[in-house]
Amino acid sequence: MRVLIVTAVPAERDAVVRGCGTADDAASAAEVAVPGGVLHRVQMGSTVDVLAAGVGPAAAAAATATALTVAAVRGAPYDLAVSAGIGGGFAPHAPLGSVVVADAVVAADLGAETPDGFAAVTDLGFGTVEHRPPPALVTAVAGATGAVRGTVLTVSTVTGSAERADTLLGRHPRAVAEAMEGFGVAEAAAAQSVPVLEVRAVSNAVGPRDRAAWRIGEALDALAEAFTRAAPALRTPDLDPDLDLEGSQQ
Ligand SMILES: O=C(O)c1cccc(C(=O)CC[C@H]2O[C@@H](n3cnc4c(=O)[nH]cnc43)[C@H](O)[C@@H]2O)c1
Repeated sequence: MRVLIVTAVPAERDAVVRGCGTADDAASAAEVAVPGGVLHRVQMGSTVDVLAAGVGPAAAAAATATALTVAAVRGAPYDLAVSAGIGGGFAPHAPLGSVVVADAVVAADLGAETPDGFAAVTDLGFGTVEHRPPPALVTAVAGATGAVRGTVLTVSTVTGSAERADTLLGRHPRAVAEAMEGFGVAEAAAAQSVPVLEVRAVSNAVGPRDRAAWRIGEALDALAEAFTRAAPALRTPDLDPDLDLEGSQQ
């Protein structure tokens, strides 16, 4: 089992590495250069490569595509791509410090404003706005981590008002969190038929901007703990006949 975990920033990468390995492993994770980035490699039964790709869906997609392609060309393709990091939680489902596992990874602002309101690109006849992680893997990881399960939105603009939060929830009633990279990772993974997962630890509430209320340190600790707990599910899905990783993407 080979897993690629893509974060936005190095602090998230280091939290995931810390969670996946022992403290010693985290300090000594092997570094493997790929074009445009450096993989931090942890061996935990599976090979887990963690990559800080930058903020936003474009940076996430570019780095994920590169890492997946390099691995495939080197003859050691990944079996799973994971978007991981901190995120905003929709109240009351995902409070500060909670962990969210996406059962749907949705591009929330990919579309057009029309006289009748927002139209998704799919309404315009293009592409896709949703990817579905393998349900059995979602169940296993959410169960192991005690995570909230639901739709995680990918946005290019962080929500900063109650009105915007309400608009997003009106369009996506199952949304439990928003972040900025999941759909980018999912698009790159889908292009190579690699299953995707998204795991977020909640650092702030989605709604009116309140920087004083962010809990980034707590969220990074929760992210590390989530990967410690998720490790068995990420180590052995190829041994579990119920974990069908194929064909769940749209
Ligand atoms: O300036 C602000 O008001 C603000 C509020 C929340 C987050 C930011 C960031 O620039 C962080 C972006 C970074 O972290 C993830 N993230 C964390 N919380 C959220 C959120 O509420 N909505 C979207 N993304 C969030 C995101 O995935 C980025 O990697 C600024």
